[in-house]
Amino acid sequence: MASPGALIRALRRITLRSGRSWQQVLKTLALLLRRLLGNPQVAELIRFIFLGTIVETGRVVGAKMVSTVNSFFLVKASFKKGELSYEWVSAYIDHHKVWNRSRTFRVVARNAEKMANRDLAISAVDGYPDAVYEPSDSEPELFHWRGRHWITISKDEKEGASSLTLQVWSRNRTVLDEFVQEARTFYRTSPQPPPKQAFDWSESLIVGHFNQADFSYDWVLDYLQSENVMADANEFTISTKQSDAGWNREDGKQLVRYVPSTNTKQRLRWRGHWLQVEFVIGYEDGNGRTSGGSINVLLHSCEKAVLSEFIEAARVHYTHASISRVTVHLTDNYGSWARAVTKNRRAFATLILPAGVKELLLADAQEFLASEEWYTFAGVPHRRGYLLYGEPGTGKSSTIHALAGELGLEIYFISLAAPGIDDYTLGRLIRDTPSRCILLIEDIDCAFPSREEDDDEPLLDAKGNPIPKELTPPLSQVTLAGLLNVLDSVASEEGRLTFATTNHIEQLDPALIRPGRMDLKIQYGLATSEQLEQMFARFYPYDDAADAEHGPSIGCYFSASGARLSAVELAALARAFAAAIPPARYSIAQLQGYLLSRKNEPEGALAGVAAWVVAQEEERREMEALKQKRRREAALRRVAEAAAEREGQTVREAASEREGQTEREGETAEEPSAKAEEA
Ligand SMILES: Nc1ncnc2c1ncn2[C@@H]1O[C@H](COP(=O)(O)OP(=O)(O)OP(=O)(O)O)[C@@H](O)[C@H]1O
Repeated sequence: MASPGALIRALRRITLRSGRSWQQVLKTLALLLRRLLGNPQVAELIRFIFLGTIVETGRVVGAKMVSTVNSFFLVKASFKKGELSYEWVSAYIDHHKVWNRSRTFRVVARNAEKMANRDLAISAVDGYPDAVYEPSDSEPELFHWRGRHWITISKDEKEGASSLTLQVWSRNRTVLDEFVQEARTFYRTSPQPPPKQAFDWSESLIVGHFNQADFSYDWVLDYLQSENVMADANEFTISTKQSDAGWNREDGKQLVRYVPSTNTKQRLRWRGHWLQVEFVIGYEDGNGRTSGGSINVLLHSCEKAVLSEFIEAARVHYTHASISRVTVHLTDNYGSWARAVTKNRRAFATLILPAGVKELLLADAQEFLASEEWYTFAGVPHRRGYLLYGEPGTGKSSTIHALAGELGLEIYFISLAAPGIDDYTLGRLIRDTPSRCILLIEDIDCAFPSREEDDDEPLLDAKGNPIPKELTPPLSQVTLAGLLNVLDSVASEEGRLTFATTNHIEQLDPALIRPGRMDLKIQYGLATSEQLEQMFARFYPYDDAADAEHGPSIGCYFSASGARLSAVELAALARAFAAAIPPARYSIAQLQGYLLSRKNEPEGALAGVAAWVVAQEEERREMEALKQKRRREAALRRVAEAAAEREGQTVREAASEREGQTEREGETAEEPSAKAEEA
């Protein structure tokens, strides 16, 4: 703004230039202004500007006053989707049917049965999805809460993100506090399942990840199945594999199972808490086993104690359920424990072994497990090794499985020749097993083959040609030193029973089977007469209570004449059966194969056994001849190789001899000329 001095100076300059006095200039300006104001359009414009200024000032002052009043009487809170608090308020206002008066909806197709507020659905109960009204970005709704408080609720959806805004008409925050608290309690105790969470709520809720490589995975899987957690699921994978976890388990005869689709979220109410369970599928290794999977359990709680309680419940359930089963843990191709398989427990009584063997083994293992304190006291490592050796099919593996069932222990099975198992992974696998279990190393000799056997039976390629030894892959990456190390390690001292089986004890390094590593060695032989008789009696028992009306059944067999065979007659047949077979010539597995073909005919089994023996002997001769032939071929091959090697050597020697001679002749030819040069 120009100062009065400057104005006077400007007027003076104008008067000087125009040659008029400044009063005359002022007069002219006043005249000009009057003429302008006299123009109605200019006057209208000036009035408009004046009025606009007044209205704008009024609006700003009014808004300021409203916000000041609001801040006195309105409490505002917003809830963003993805936050647990959004779910509380959302579920609570759904329950109070706040949106029922809404006039803007999004119509979707859902199962109305699963809705909290059925008023927003046109329920048809015809097995087809219902039309459901979902409040969309709508006008605010007034909620008269508890009949005392007015709450304005609005739903906003911007760029895919939803939020709820609450405005509580109140002087202070107390009403909002009460509202949020009530919504929270309602949500927590509601029988309505919470919506499936796709958000990371690990900051507000407890999330437990159970990895397939860990044993807790099996506990949780088993437990969740027993709780039928997946009953509420909408997405299934249909499986005909009876080993798959899923619905229809109760009825073992069902052909298909509904397996929860992987990466879907299932909900379950557990001891007053909601759980969300997600099954994450692993990847399948070359052997058809899966690994790398997990079960993620999201607990609607933030107390770690609830998770511990859940895990403990799963563990107890698993242990209890496995009383009638034996669990065998297997390794994957990467040297980790993969998912376990369970087998029905085999009764110890079904083992047919020479008198006293079963009792000795069971008593020894029981005594070992019961005397942990003594081992600590005596400073002796609390571990025990058993070596079961002998002919194939004589019951070594069966004994270990039956013993595991009897002692209530799980089996951790390691094959030293399996891919991915080396000294390092072997040590890790053993460290990862729990204390008090059976560690089973089957066919321990396969890992360290003897040299002679190698020479006798070379590996053949697809065309039947022998594979050169340097190209033959080693049977195991585990070294003897590595295995001994692991057997002696502290990890093996946790009350573990180590069982090793072999068909060739003579091929084992004495260091491997010395006491301290293998404390009890039991030989399994081919069936003795006594065992043969017992076996016959096991296949054809006599049961007085069995109903003879419906033909042969367990404990009830008939003779060729149609009369029921008595206990005495069956015993006589058993003796005759044993007498018809040369003792210590066949394994129980071989005889089992024969008897299985005559399940209900004890007399037929006896009648056919002589022919079976003849056929077995014939087969044995053929096998022996084949073996001899391969040995001869291997020997001839070695002779031929040696001859070729010798011939090659002779040729090389002759060539080098010729070379030497040529050189010598060259030297003698050069000599005279050299002498001539000298002269
Ligand atoms: N002593 C036995 N008592 C009862 N059943 C037996 C006995 N021996 C073998 N069998 C039966 O024969 C089959 C094979 O037995 P098992 O696998 O235990 O033999 P193995 O000695 O471990 O053989 P391999 O050395 O080849 O592993 C099983 O079905 C088992 O029921």
